[in-house]
Amino acid sequence: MSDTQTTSVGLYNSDASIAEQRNALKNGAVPVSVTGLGKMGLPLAAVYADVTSNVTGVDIDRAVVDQITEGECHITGEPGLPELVSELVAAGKLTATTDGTAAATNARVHVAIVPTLIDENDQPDLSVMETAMRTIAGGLEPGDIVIAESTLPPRSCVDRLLPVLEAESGLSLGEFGMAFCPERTASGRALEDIRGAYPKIVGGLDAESTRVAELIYGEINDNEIVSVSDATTAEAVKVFEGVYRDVNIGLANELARLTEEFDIDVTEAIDAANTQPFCEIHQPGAGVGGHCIPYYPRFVMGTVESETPVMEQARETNEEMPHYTATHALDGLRAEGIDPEDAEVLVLGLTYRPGVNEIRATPALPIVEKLDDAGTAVTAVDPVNSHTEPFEVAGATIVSIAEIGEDYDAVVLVTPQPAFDDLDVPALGPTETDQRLVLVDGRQELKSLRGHDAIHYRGIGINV
Ligand SMILES: NC(=O)C1=CN([C@@H]2O[C@H](COP(=O)(O)OP(=O)(O)OC[C@H]3O[C@@H](n4cnc5c(N)ncnc54)[C@H](O)[C@@H]3O)[C@@H](O)[C@H]2O)C=CC1
Ligand SMILES: CC(=O)N[C@@H]1[C@@H](OP(=O)(O)OP(=O)(O)OC[C@H]2O[C@@H](n3ccc(=O)[nH]c3=O)[C@H](O)[C@@H]2O)O[C@H](C(=O)O)[C@@H](O)[C@@H]1O
Repeated sequence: MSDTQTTSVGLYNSDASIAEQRNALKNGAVPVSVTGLGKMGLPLAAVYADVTSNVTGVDIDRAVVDQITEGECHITGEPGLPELVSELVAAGKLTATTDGTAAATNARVHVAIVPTLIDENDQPDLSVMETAMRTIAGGLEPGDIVIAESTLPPRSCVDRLLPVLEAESGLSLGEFGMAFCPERTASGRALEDIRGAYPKIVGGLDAESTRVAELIYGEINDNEIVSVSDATTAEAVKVFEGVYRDVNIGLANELARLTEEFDIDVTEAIDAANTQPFCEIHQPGAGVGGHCIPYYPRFVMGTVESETPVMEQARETNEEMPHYTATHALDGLRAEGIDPEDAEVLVLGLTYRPGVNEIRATPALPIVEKLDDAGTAVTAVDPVNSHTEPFEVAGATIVSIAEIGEDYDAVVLVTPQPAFDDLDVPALGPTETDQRLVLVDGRQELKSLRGHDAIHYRGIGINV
């Protein structure tokens, strides 16, 4: 295979040398498609294009495709991404389209990173990924490889996705390859994570698929490549990482509820316990949001015959935290002699975590709903959030930071956006009376206000 190869080549079952395959990948002779250009997919497509110079991004959202075609980046809060997208599009290394079939016909490496969520019955919903597989199958050729990066319930590739690819393409595994290579990336640091903050897990549906995935990610990721036995093992690795996090947050939240009985600051005890290397108790808080951690346990619970009581209890504990947080506010108001029906409450932060414009499973929504149900007048502010309708439907009035009023009876900090750092929280409280402002600190960000004479402080895991 010459370095100036002009036709596209496949890597699966290639008879070229490893060096020639690597050169082909890096000089654009191996066209890549990346399906799903969201918070994870666009950074991934950009790193692929930076390495291979020949990436077509595919998305169903015409606005997303049009912005990328103009060299613009619709994802906020990712350092370096706007500049990289602009540079790659200008150089012709990255293009975008809504025509997945055309992209699949041209590509020899097909990457899919579309949403894998849960349905109304809390069951994994792989419909979007299956749709993407059908589109990819329409352009699949012998020698191609399909790589799934979205988090999947174990056995999804072997039992659900491969059959779609084979049925729709008329090809069989062995003519093309498939691997599961999970995305281990956190929003806000996507480029550095994708490029190699952590080892890359790869697991093929056959040995040749693992080999090709290792070769590809050996060029994409400058950290170690961890090849596991098969795709199902790789799927389990990713889900286990998320389950570990949800269970440990659940433990922290359960410990937090002991703060009054022990009359201690549980968060202080957690921090001290974590000073030795065999303990990593996570942080208690107002709840667990995003479309990752709350969902991944359900990629195991309810999909297996075996009992999974530890995961189930942790999930139940974490899902209860928004109610626990809102109850702190209502109890605080009553302790200050305020009927919730007469109270003005300000909610600070609506996205599921700071800096990420995502409200899936955000604890802020059930908190707003419970406060509204209790009759309080809820005002909410979050400069990062662009999805305001669900909170308005739940009864909140959305304001900007500049529009925040005063004389609130309670403030509930759910998500500590950096823009809140300059807020004078005590000044938000009652001005005409000696009534104290009820402050519910959902993320241990305002502990310094405990004991403030104008503040009735209530924390998660913090005794008062
Ligand atoms: N967000 C995160 O922190 C992480 C997410 N992941 C995994 O990555 C997956 C994607 O996550 P995000 O990028 O955050 O989601 P996202 O919601 O930000 O973006 C998804 C993109 O896929 C597009 N899309 C939906 N259906 C499509 C289809 N049939 N064909 C083509 N494009 C389609 C949407 O228009 C959207 O642009 C998640 O479901 C998860 O499994 C993994 C690690 C971290
Ligand atoms: C360890 C880690 O940071 N994992 C990342 C995680 O990303 P995600 O954006 O979901 O953030 P997260 O820090 O896990 O937070 C999820 C939710 O849990 C809450 N949270 C988090 C940690 C904690 O100790 N206590 C807690 O209550 C957060 O407030 C948030 O609402 O999940 C991603 C994923 O697996 O999709 C993963 O790739 C990311 O690297």
